[in-house]
Amino acid sequence: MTTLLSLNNICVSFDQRMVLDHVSLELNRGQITTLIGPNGAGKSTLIKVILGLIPADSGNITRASKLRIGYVPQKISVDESFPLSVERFLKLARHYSRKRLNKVISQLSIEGLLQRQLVRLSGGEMQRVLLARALLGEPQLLVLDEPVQGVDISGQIELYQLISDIAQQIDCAVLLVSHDLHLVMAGTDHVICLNHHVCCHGEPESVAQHPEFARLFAQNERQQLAVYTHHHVCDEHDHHHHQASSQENV
Ligand SMILES: Nc1ncnc2c1ncn2[C@@H]1O[C@H](COP(=O)(O)OP(=O)(O)OP(=O)(O)O)[C@@H](O)[C@H]1O
Repeated sequence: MTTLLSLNNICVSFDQRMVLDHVSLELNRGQITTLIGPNGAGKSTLIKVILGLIPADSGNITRASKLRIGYVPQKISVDESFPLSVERFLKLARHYSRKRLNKVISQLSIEGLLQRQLVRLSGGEMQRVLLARALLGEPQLLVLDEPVQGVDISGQIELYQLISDIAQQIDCAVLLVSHDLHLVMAGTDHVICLNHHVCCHGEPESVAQHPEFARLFAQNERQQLAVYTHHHVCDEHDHHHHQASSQENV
């Protein structure tokens, strides 16, 4: 198992309020990690630290040499009056080849969207386009911040499946952020439950049983979770049998 990025005791405070409190984690090639936590738990802040957009107040970050990270933001804002087709938007990416562009377009089945205006896309279409853009640079680590926002429930299942399929195809590490619990558990290897500190982590089923998790999330959400079980279907997939744990080292 190759560790692509590790955080060790990361702390971040805003206005003397600690938003990330000694957070440690590892992201490994071929593994899908889901970060869950309530609103304001520090998930987006953690993503920004991982992307190098904000510095940590203390702690260490180790990245694999020349690590290529693809990022799918929660959303992007484009002015309604700004004429920008999907094709032009994709071509704004800095490093890509024509061959790579064509491959990604076909992987995500967005051929039919290329001439459409970016601002007119539905939530699900937009997420596919943002995912395509993130994949253009052949990332070794794909980071997605709540990728299913604005997507209906069947679209969410489809999108999670697509992310999981692509991760297997390109053998990258995935870090997926969500505060939606019901669907993310299905395709993930490792769950980290964050509420400023790492409350618990491990395989989805064991995290779902953890008292810290139970305390953070309402009963009805946990019941919905029970409907979806871990179902990776790739024989070669390396399942890591972590037990849910409250330790800070993930
Ligand atoms: N640049 C900033 N300056 C001051 N406070 C900030 C800043 N960025 C985030 N915060 C605060 O830090 C806390 C964590 O925010 P963050 O966006 O990381 O949470 P989150 O878990 O992603 O939340 P959500 O699920 O609602 O998106 C919030 O209280 C937020 O207001």
